[in-house]
Amino acid sequence: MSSVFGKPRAGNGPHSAPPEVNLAILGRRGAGKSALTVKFLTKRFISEYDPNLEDTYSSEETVDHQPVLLRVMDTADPDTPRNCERYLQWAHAFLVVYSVDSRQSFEGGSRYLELLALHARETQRGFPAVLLGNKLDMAQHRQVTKAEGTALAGRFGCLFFEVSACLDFEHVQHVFHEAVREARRELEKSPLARPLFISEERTLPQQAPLTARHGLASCTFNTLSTINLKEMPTVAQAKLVTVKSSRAQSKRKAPALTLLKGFKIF
Ligand SMILES: Nc1nc2c(ncn2[C@@H]2O[C@H](COP(=O)(O)OP(=O)(O)OP(=O)(O)O)[C@@H](O)[C@H]2O)c(=O)[nH]1
Repeated sequence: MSSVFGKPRAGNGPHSAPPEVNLAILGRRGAGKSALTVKFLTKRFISEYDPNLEDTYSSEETVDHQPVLLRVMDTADPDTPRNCERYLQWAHAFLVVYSVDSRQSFEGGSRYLELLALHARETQRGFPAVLLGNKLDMAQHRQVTKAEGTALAGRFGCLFFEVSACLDFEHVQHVFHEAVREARRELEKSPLARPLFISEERTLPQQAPLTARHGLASCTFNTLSTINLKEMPTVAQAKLVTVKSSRAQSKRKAPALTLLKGFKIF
């Protein structure tokens, strides 16, 4: 693949890979963002998560024999993309997740890709993205064919995979590592695009019509010249949390169960 959102890629030199990659997981509610994130970080499938909590985890990975500190933001937009700048400014790459058994989540995924493409145009930067059809184990209830996923990814020039958060870890890991590779390629091209800063929330009035056309009225696309900047806070030690009794219960209030490779499981 030679381009992501219309920009050419440079080669993948072994010495220029960044030590850190920020990855945002996007998608409609219920697509499986949290389940995939936890599967990647712990190799475990945990079935219930509080849908209202957004967290960022970090994990030291080795991708293509190069170490990388991978930060994963498991986003929690309500029903549509909202206040998108928190991840648009932060992430080096995006995993856009939908569920193969939900047409609605596929359409949601498409809207996220539109959002990324729009932002890429606005900022003149590439935004590496991977489209991911999740819940492959539910293929008997498919509402979205593999061909549709392939076509959507092709439209936006991004990679495409189908996986299941509750099946094998290796497939899920492969997808996350592909996202790291995509981010590295993009960063090699334009190291200055690396989002060391995040903007304070401020809407630019002239951008409303563009985003509204895409049904993304609450997203703002600030450029570096028009925003106040503040340094990103460092990510705390990864916290993985589960809610077994009720989705409404706060994950953070659940009792701590165990420690696994530096990740606290509550
Ligand atoms: N069968 C199956 N169920 C899954 C899979 N991934 C997630 N689920 C289930 O789908 C539901 C939603 O998963 P989440 O990981 O909470 O989805 P999410 O995208 O984080 O959703 P929000 O937290 O609402 O934003 C949960 O009941 C999960 O157990 C999968 O691969 N297969």
